[in-house]
Amino acid sequence: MISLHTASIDFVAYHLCLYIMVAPNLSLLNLISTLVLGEHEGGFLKPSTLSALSAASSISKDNSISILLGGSGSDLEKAALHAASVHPVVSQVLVADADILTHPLAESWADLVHMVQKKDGYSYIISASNSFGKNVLPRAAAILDVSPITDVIEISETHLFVRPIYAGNAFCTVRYTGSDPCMMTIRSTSFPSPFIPTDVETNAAPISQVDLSTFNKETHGKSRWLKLISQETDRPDLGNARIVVTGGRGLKSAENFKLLDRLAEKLGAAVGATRAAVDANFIQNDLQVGQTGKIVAPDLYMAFGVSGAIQHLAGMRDSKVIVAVNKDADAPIFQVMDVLNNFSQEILKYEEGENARILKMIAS
Ligand SMILES: Cc1cc2nc3c(=O)[nH]c(=O)nc-3n(C[C@H](O)[C@H](O)[C@H](O)COP(=O)(O)OP(=O)(O)OC[C@H]3O[C@@H](n4cnc5c(N)ncnc54)[C@H](O)[C@@H]3O)c2cc1C
Repeated sequence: MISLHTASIDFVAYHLCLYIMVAPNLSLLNLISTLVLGEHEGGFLKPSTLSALSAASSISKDNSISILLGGSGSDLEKAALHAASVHPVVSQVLVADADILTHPLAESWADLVHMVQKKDGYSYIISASNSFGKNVLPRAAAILDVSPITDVIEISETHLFVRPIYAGNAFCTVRYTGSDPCMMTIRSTSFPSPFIPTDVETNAAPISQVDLSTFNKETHGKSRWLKLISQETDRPDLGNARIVVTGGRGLKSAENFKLLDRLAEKLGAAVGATRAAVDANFIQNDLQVGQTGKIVAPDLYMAFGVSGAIQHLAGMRDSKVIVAVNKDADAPIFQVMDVLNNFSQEILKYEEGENARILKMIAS
C-alpha cells in the first residue's frame, strides 16, 4: 500500500512543476558524455587513443569524457594512472579488470561496451579507426542497434561529420540522426593529439572499476586469442612516424628494398610499401600503405618506384610533403607530390622550413 502525506504530495508537485519549467532549458546545459575505447601498451595509452580523445574533446567543450580500459595486472593499473592524468578533458577512467579483455577480441569487448553503455548511457562512443576499433565498434553498435559512422576525419558540428569515400577521392558529410549513442571510429591522422600528461597529483581524474558481475565470460568463445607475432624494431611505428620512405614494384627486388632500410635508418623513418611490392614478396604485408593497408600522414613521405594508384594514395595523400622518385613522368603519384624526382635540383629550390633541412640531409 502506498500512502503519501499531503505535505509530501505538495513537495513532489512542487518539484515536478520546477522540472517542467526547467526541462525545456536542459539542452542549454549541454549534457554530452563520451566513452572513448582505450588501448594501452606497456602501461601507457596508445597514440591512437590520444587521437580518439582529441576527437572527443572537439565535439563540445562541455563534453564529459570517460576512457574505458580493459585487461589485467600491473599494465592495466599503470595505464589507468596514465589515462587519469593524460589531460584535464578526461572526466573519469573506467577499468574493466578481466583476463579476457587483455586481447582485442571483438566478442568480449563488444559485450563490455554494451554493458557499460546500458549502465551509463553515453551520448557518443568513439574509437580509433584501427584494427581494434574496426573490429569492436561495429559489433558493439549492432548489439546497441545503432548505425556507426566510420573513418571520421572532421567533426563539423555535434552530429555532423566528414568522412572519405571512394578511397579518399571524395568527402562525404554525414548527419547522424539516430538515437544515442552516436558511435564512430576516427582517423588518427586527422586528430593529432596535443595532449601532454598533466600533474598526476593535482589533475588526476577518478578511476573506477567496471562491475563485471553480469559480464558472462563463458559466452565469448567464438574467437580465441592465439598469439601476437610482432617484429622487434627500433624504428618508429609506421602509423605515427614523422618520415616514411616507401618502396613500390619499381624497386624490383627485395634486395633493393634493403636500400630503403638504410635510408630509413639514417632518417629515423619508418619503411612503407605498396601492395604490389608486398605481393611480389619484397617486404612483409604489415608495412603496406593504402586503402587496405595503413593510413599515414607524416611530415615527409618519400615514394620510390610507386605509381600512385588511387588505392595507395588513399593511405598517404594527407602527408605534409610528398617526394616522388619515378622514371615515368606521367605516373599519377606526380599529381599529389610536392618535390620532383630530379632530386638535387629540387632540393636546392626547396628552401623553406624543417622539411628543407631534412631533404638537404638526404642529399648530402
Ligand atoms: C581493392 C584494392 C585495394 C588495394 N589496396 C591497396 C593498398 O592498400 N595499397 C597499395 O599500395 N595498393 C593497393 N592496391 C593496388 C593498387 O591498385 C596498385 O596496384 C598498387 O598500388 C601498385 O603498386 P606500385 O605503384 O608499387 O606498382 P606499379 O603500379 O607497377 O608501379 C611501379 C612504378 O615504378 C616505376 N618504376 C619502374 N622502374 C623504375 C625505376 N627504375 N626508377 C623509378 N621508378 C621506376 C614505374 O614507372 C611505376 O610507376 C589495391 C587494389 C585493389 C583493387
